[in-house]
Amino acid sequence: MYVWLKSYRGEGEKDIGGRSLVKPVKVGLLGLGTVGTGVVRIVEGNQEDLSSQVGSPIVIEKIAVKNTEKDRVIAVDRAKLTEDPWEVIRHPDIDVIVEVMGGIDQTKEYILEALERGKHIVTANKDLMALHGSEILAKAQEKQCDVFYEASVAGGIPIIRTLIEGFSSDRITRIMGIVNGTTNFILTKMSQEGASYEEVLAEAQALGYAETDPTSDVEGLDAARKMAILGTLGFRTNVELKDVTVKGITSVTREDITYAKRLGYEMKLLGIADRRDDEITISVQPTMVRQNHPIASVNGVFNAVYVHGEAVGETMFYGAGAGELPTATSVVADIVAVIKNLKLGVNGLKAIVPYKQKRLQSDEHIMSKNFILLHVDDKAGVLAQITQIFAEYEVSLASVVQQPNEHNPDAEIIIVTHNASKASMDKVLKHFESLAVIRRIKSVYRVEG
Ligand SMILES: NC(=O)C1=CN([C@@H]2O[C@H](COP(=O)(O)OP(=O)(O)OC[C@H]3O[C@@H](n4cnc5c(N)ncnc54)[C@H](OP(=O)(O)O)[C@@H]3O)[C@@H](O)[C@H]2O)C=CC1
Ligand SMILES: N[C@@H](CC=O)C(=O)O
Ligand code: NA
Repeated sequence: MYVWLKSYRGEGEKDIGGRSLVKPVKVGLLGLGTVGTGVVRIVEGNQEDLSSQVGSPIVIEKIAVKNTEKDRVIAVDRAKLTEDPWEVIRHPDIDVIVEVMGGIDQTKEYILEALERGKHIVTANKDLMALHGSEILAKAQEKQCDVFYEASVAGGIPIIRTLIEGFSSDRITRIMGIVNGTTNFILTKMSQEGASYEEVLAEAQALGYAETDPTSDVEGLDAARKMAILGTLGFRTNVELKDVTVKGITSVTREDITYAKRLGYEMKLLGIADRRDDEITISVQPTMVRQNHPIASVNGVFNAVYVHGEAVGETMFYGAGAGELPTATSVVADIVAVIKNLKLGVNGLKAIVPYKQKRLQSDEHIMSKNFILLHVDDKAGVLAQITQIFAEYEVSLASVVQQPNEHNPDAEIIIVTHNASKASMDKVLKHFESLAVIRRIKSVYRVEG
């Protein structure tokens, strides 16, 4: 303990040349793309601060990349690069493996082997953690190793640590958030600048926000994986990806965004995890958020996670959800946490093992307000037929507006419901499909606030 405190204050032993005798902690990096580059920049740029916090220099010893010949935006010692991740995993001097290369099955093999060898893991990989987190964390516990994954959800926001530590005393009832930077960037630009979907997606890719395959961003899968992680931590039960209902933003049109604004809402891809009486429900879907809700003003690549606890009430966490340096701060903070645990000899003791039996809400219990845009025959009695169907399934309406359509001979009916069960809404929409006066169900969105 004495040595630890001495080195913590930067007073470690020195050799006769004044060089520190404190053994550096060696880190192996898998990946040197957007996030990996940020990790190198922060470890090198903040070395003095970092080493004084952990009591040892932090050295990036070896880096696995796909192509060692590729030009890099930072100067790296070429001798450290390898195209063989096993060389990093099996390196005898490396204590901490930082996985920022992505991938699922092969990457899981690397991580499990690294744990088998007693190495600690820091990863930004939500795909891996959402699908195989429980197996990886069980292995880590068996081997008394740390697996930290703060960067995997909401890039630079320390939300995982907050759920594990900050809310350990409370019972969380709701986690609601914008947890994908790419889609928030796209929706913001479509809403504020009238930009086209394709051009903004290309910009998000160029800025390093999007996944290698951006389908997982725009189809909502990336957000769903993050919500599975947050739900598991928040509700202390094993939320799996298949428990999350997912709809992405590919069908959101500029027209939908315009309607949302006109009614006082912003369109956001929202992840919502709710718990009532120990039954949970989790979804990711484009949602019209009332403009006076703080989440409505979260724009661009920013993310925000709103957490409601029984005791604490409402809280909200905001910051960059993707991008090189914001994401890398979370990765490097995890490295610091691993090394602090190393010094204290407590690695592997902080893993959160979900202990509650999972109970999912039935469609009768999943409640939301809804926006529905219908194109209908422009003739007498149509509105009455439609409102009659809502009444039949006991869905109460907050507002109904009928107006001529600017672009075709149909009329438009815009409906906002009060809270209604998913079961009732599904019945209403099914009934609409068979109603001759309804030309098309143009859009249906969840409404918040
Ligand atoms: N970008 C972001 O804002 C965020 C990303 N993440 C997650 O972080 C991880 C990394 O993302 P990001 O940095 O954007 O990805 P990039 O595509 O920018 O970088 C991936 C890196 O991994 C290397 N790599 C890929 N496959 C292999 C392989 N089989 N063997 C060796 N090296 C390999 C690539 O090598 P090479 O350079 O030679 O091509 C590259 O250096 C992903 O899991 C992502 O989901 C999490 C939060 C935010
Ligand atoms: N593609 C992701 C990157 C961070 O997780 C996003 O856009 O949020
Ligand atoms: Na985070």
